Amino acid sequence: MGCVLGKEDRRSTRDLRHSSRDIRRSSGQSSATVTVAGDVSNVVKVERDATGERETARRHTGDFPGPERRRFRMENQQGWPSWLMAVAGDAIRDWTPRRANTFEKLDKIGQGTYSNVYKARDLLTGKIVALKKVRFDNLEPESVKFMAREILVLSKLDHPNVIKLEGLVTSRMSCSLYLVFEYMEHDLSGLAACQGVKFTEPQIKCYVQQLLSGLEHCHNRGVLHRDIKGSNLLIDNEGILKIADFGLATFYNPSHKQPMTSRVVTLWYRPPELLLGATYYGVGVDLWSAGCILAELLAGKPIMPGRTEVEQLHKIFKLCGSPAEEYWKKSKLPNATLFKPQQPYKRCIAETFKDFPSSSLPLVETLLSIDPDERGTATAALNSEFFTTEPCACEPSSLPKYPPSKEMDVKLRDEEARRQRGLSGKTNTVDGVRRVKVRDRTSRAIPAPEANAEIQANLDRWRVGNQVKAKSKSEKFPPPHQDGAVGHPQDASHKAPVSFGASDLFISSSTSNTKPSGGSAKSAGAVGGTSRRRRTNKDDPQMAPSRNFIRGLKPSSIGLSMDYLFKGRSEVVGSRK
Ligand SMILES: Nc1ncnc2c1ncn2[C@@H]1O[C@H](COP(=O)(O)OP(=O)(O)OP(=O)(O)O)[C@@H](O)[C@H]1O
Repeated sequence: MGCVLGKEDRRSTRDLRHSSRDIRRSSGQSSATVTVAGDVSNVVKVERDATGERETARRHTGDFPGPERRRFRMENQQGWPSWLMAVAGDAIRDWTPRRANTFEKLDKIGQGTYSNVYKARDLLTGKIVALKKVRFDNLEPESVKFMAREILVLSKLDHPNVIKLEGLVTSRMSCSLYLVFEYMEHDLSGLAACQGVKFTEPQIKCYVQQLLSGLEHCHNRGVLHRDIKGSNLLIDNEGILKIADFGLATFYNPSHKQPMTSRVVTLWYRPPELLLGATYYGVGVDLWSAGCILAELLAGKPIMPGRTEVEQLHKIFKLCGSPAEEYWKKSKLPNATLFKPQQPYKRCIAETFKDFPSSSLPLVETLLSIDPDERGTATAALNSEFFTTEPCACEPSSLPKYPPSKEMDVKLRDEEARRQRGLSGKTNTVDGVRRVKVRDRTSRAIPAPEANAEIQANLDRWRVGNQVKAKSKSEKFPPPHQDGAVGHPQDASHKAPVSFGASDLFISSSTSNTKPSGGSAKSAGAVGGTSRRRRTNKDDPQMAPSRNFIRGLKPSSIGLSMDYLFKGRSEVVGSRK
């Protein structure tokens, strides 16, 4: 069993970080040492170097009796397993690991692309926590890097509307790592999907205000979340919303822009610039997602549930209008040629959402601007008339108490209901076509698995058939090591021109079925065993199909269903019933 030091040690280290900051603020001296932790076995001293730039936290071993001191030294050296230090040293250096056996696992409460999440009891404090177990399948570098990035980012954030990383637990035996979080009973998508739950305007304002406050904090600290969606907005029984899942987050510096991957954000919440392949972007990506969530809460269902990137962009243009000619020229986005529609679309947000409270429309319009620069900032959104017009946001504590309603709870409840109805194991089919329950389809964000997987599969076949040199290049997404925002060169494949017109795709026809897809970073290649399978055509220049090639294919063979494209066209985005 790995690890070592108990909760008190970790807490001490955290405390001392705060305390040393306080010292710097208040004393203005060039160096300081102070004892911060109370109990004798955990006395810790904070030392600050002469410049005040660096804070160092050291356990004051002098206060320990001999054997204790020896134990501490040994544990301190061996606190982290070497395999973990080797792969994520920077991220975990500031943390002291907890022993896995100081937690009692209660239930599995969630499953993500690279993790399982458990409800657990902290046996030292009795507190209920969430343990996010990162799966290091064969030490898959992506899982490790997502985890390392999440830890690094979370240690820079401290806000009531951002989930707090409370500790790390490791076990040398199982080669796994747990992130310890405060336990949150609900998530927004689970709540919204609950039968009978219909949020009032003050409640929606309360949630969105908290979301924007959390985002404002992230952005002010130079962090882009890059996966804002309902299931990543956790809510506790006091009505406090916290932004969670920073596995796709990145640091960015607006005055020193670096290229970043565009393969981020779950499809339904992904802004047009990312769908068009932008590699220079900023806070606008999170604000777009926030706009989708605001409109979703007001409409009572997701507003743009696309199943492929093509369909997603089509839905965006249909609602928000296609960009003006100057935008296409100015943006120089890699996929502009691919997705530029032949006919311009007129913006129709106001008509589509005519039943929304009038004070919400300017904010929806702003956040869903095609041009990211027009989306403003989280601070500006918080100052918008939506929040100053009556009825105002309610107090979080006045929000109703809901039964457990995470996506997983909803899934389990649905399964149970199906079982009760004796339908378990049977597929609900009509004419051989699987009918998706409306609630399944409309109320849950599909975590963007393989974008255009069908196209990909057929392109693969085509490549083999044409003996194209098929040097497999899996879409390793945001391969953090290739994400410029974390100081590495960005995947150059995004810069490759793609030469077929989406407008062609919009008017081709087919009857083939398509699956919801989307291909965000994590889903496209994070977890062992899946990354090699998940690729998208536009990420590999070798696989960029020519216009003639696409035209030459039977529509069904490229997996694009005009059926749904047309359906998408006539589909009303909808307003709250
Ligand atoms: N602190 C928490 N308290 C309660 N439940 C949580 C907590 N953190 C995560 N969960 C649950 O676990 C699920 C998966 O967690 P998370 O999104 O962080 O994992 P992930 O592997 O990054 O997932 P994804 O692939 O969806 O991005 C969440 O949707 C949520 O339901």
